Amino acid sequence: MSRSEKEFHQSRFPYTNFHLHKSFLNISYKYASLFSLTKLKPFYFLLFSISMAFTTMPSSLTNSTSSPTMLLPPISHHNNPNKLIVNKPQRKLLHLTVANVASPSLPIITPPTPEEQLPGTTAGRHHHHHVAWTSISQESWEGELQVEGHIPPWLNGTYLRNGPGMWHIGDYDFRHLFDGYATVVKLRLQEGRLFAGHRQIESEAYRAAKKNQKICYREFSEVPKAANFLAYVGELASLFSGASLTDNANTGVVKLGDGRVVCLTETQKGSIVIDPETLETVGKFEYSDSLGGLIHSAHPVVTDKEFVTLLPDLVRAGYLVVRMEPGTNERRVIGRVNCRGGSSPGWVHSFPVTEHYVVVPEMPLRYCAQNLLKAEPTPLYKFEWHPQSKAFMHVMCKTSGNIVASVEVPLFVTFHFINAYEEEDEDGRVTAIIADCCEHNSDPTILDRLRLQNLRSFNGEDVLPDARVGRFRIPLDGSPYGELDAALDPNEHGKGMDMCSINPNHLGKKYRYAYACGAQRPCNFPNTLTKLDLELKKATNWHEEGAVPSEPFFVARPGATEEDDGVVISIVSEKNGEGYALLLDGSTFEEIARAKFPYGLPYGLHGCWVPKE
Ligand SMILES: CC1=C(/C=C/C(C)=C/C=C/C(C)=C/C=C/C=C(C)/C=C/C=O)C(C)(C)CCC1
Ligand SMILES: [Fe+2]
Repeated sequence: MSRSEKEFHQSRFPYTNFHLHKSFLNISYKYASLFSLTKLKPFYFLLFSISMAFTTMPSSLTNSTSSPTMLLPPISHHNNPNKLIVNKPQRKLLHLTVANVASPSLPIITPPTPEEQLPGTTAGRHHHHHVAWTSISQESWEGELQVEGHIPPWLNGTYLRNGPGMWHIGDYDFRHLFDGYATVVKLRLQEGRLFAGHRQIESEAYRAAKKNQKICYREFSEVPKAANFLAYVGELASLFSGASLTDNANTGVVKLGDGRVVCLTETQKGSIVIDPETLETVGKFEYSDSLGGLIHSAHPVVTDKEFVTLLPDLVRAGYLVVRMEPGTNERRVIGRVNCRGGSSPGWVHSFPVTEHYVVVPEMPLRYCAQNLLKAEPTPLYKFEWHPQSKAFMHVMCKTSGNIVASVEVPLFVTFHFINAYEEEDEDGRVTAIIADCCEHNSDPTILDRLRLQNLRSFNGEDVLPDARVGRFRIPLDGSPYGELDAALDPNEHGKGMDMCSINPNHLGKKYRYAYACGAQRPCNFPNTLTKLDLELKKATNWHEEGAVPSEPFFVARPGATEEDDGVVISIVSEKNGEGYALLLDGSTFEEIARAKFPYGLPYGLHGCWVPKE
C-alpha cells in the first residue's frame, strides 16, 4: 500500500489496522491460479479463501472498539420540511393505475402505505441535502404530469431512466453514488401528454436488504458486514462463485432488438428484465451460453440487430468481445484481446464501435482482484491506477475477430465513450479510427468525488475535476502509437463533461453533435446540459441555478434528415427539493416543454427510448 493510499485510508477509517501482507497475498494468488486451473478444487478453494480472509478482513473483526458503522462520516438527520411528500399529509399521493392514468387531471397526493414506503424511510429520516442525492421515499408511483410548453406530436413512446435511487438501509447510509439500489423512472409521451412513474427494481440484493435490514451482497463500495471470522471466510468463498456479488442493476437500461427491456450493471447476474409499461421486475436475464465470467461492460452496444459487449478476463488479463442476436440469450465470441499493459484488464465501463470494428480500450485504471475482495473501500474502490502500465487502444474486426490495430495512447480516464467512426482518405480507404469519450484528464479522482458525502456537502467551492471530450485517433497503418486530444476547447462546456448521448442513427458513423452534462463553475457535479458541435468546436449550454440535470438523451424525429432534428430529454432535480422532466429542442437547444413531478427525484444515470409500436 502506497503512502498516499495509507494516509487516505487512515483519514477515512482511523481505527482500521492494516492487514495487507504482501507476501501472504502473493501466496494467495498462487492458490487462486491453481484454483482456476484445477476447476474448483475444494481444498485449494478453502485454503485460498482463508488466506485471503487474513489479508482482506475488515477492522471490525479485529478491533473490538470500532465498527464500520461508527466510522462513517456523520450525516445530519434533520427533517426537510417542504421537500418530501411523505412529510406533507396535506398533499396526497394517489397510486394511479393504468386506467386512471388516462384521466387528464393531475394526481392527488396521498402518503405511501407502510408497504410502499421504503425500508428505513420514516418521516424523520430525510436529510438537508440536495434531492439529487436523497433516497427516493417510496417504492413506486405513477400518474399524469401537467405539461408547460408543447410536446411534439411525433414524440410517442417511453423514455426510461435507470440509476441508483436508494442509498440507505435501515439506519445505515451508503458511501457512494454507485452503491444505491436501482430506481427506474419512466416518461410516457403520448399525443402531447406525459404520464410518468418510478419503481424500485426487485433485484435479489434489494429484496435481501429489505428483508434483513442490512446489505447482503457486495455493492460498488459497500460490503456486507460479517458477524465473525468464519462468516467472513464463507462470504469470501462465495465471492469466487459470484454468489456474493450484487445483482443491483442500477447503471443503465437498454431495449433489445426483440423488444425486451433489460436493466444492467457490471455484474452479469445483474441483468434484469423489466416491463417498460409498469416498470415491474419480470425476472433475471439469464445468459444461456457457457462463457462464464462474473462481470461485463455496463454499456453493451445495442441496436435492433445486435447486442455487443466486452467480458473482462481477470485471470488471463484480456477481454472477450461477444455478440448476441435479438431473440436469443446466447452470446457468441467474436474474438479476444490480450492486455498489453498489465496483469489485470483496464476497467471497461463502456466501449465504442464503428460500422466494421469494435474498439477495446485498455485504460491504466485497472480492475484489482485484491480490492474486489477487500472488506473496506480503497481510494479507487475495485480499481487501481497503474500509469506505468500504459494505455492502449485495440481495434477488432467485427466479422473476423482479427485485431487490426493495437496502439499505445496517452494515459486516459474515461467511463463513457461518446461515439467512434472510420476515417477515410479521398479514395475511400479506411486510414484510422476516431473514437470520442468523456475524458477526465487522466485523473481517476472523479471516482472519489462521487462519494455521497462529497456530493451532499457542496459549499460553493469549485471541486469538480476537469474533463473534456477526448478524441482518439487510432491509425490502421501499423504505427505503434495513437493520439489523444481535446475535440474542442473544454471551456466551451465549463470543463465538466460526462453522461453523453448522440443521435443513434449516427452510431459508429461520422457525426457532428453530441449531448452531455457540462459544468457552470463553481460546482461539485456537472450542472448543465450541453450540446456539442464537434465540427464548429462550439457548445450551447442550458443551466438553471442549483439544478442537477441527468444525462441529456436524444430522440430523433422519425423521418428527419438533419442529425440534430429531434428532442433532448432530461430529468432535473431542483435545489428546492422538487423535480421536473425537461424537453429541449435538439437543434436550437431551447426548452420546449417541462413537467413537474409531484416529488423531487434522485439523480439517475442512463436511459433508453422505447418507441410506441
Ligand atoms: C466495478 C464492479 C462493480 C460495480 C460497478 C458499478 C456499479 C459501476 C458503475 C459505474 C458508473 C455508473 C459510472 C459512471 C460514471 C459517471 C461519471 C464519471 C460522471 C462524472 C461526472 O462528472 C460490482 C458490480 C459491484 C462488482 C464488480 C466490480
Ligand atoms: Fe455509465
